[in-house]
Amino acid sequence: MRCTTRPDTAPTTGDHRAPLLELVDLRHVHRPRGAPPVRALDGISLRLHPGSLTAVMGPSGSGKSTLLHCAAGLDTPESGRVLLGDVDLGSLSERRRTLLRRERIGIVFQAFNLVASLTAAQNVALPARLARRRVPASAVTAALDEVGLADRAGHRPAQLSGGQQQRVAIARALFTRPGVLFADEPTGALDSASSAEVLQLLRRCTRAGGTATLMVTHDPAAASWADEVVVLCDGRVHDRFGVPGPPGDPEAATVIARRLTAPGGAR
Ligand SMILES: Nc1ncnc2c1ncn2[C@@H]1O[C@H](COP(=O)(O)OP(=O)(O)OP(=O)(O)O)[C@@H](O)[C@H]1O
Repeated sequence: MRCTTRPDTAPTTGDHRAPLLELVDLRHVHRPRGAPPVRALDGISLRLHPGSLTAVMGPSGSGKSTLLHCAAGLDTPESGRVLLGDVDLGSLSERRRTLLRRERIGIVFQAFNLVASLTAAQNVALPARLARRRVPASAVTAALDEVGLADRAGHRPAQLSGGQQQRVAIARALFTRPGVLFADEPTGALDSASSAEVLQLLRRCTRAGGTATLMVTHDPAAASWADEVVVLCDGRVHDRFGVPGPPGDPEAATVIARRLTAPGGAR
């Protein structure tokens, strides 16, 4: 897809606090075996500040997942830097990067990714247990309480609705107070009522914990809960704007959808 970069791609709000996550000129090429290479990221720079919820949007193939994977340290970009506070992920060994990721980065996926055989409480505690940390039962109860599910601690994923499973996944992702949270289409598998609950929770946790949250979404209604929308096209930041109105405002969703489809927009 050819995209014309909008003239006003500068961030709409200046935030002079130190960012929790900074992406500097990220470039990445996928090199599948037996097929031509594909440039997925073509020079992306972003700063995520404490307490901010950023929606990343853009057409299919624009680089959203690749960006999330590189920013979360799941993939290594070909060039550019991913700075978690003042630590450059690229300067770490694989082992140290994994350890740092466990402590400082939370990830929520579209498909929840809970372990079916474990209870909600066991799912929440799992990453901390894998990191060989002591996990007090009271901390797990408090984490489930934060997402409104303290009374479901003993339930397995199949005994919970999709929205409840995603809330458990959010409790799990935030259990170590990670600083940076990535959400990959967190409401893609939910109906609109459950989506609104999950997005309200994401926003509340982002604010309350001073977390920097980056959410990939195709859905303007989901993006209307964010502070800012970053639109990718052809692996670049094509547009960037603050979300108008109160969180989750249907009018804002309309404005976002219009901006994506306007002439020169990303769709
Ligand atoms: N493993 C891979 N091997 C080869 N090419 C890939 C691979 N993963 C992604 N790509 C290509 O890189 C580009 C960016 O893909 P990416 O999945 O990041 O886009 P996206 O915006 O997340 O798309 P979607 O909205 O469809 O999930 C696309 O052209 C895609 O085909």
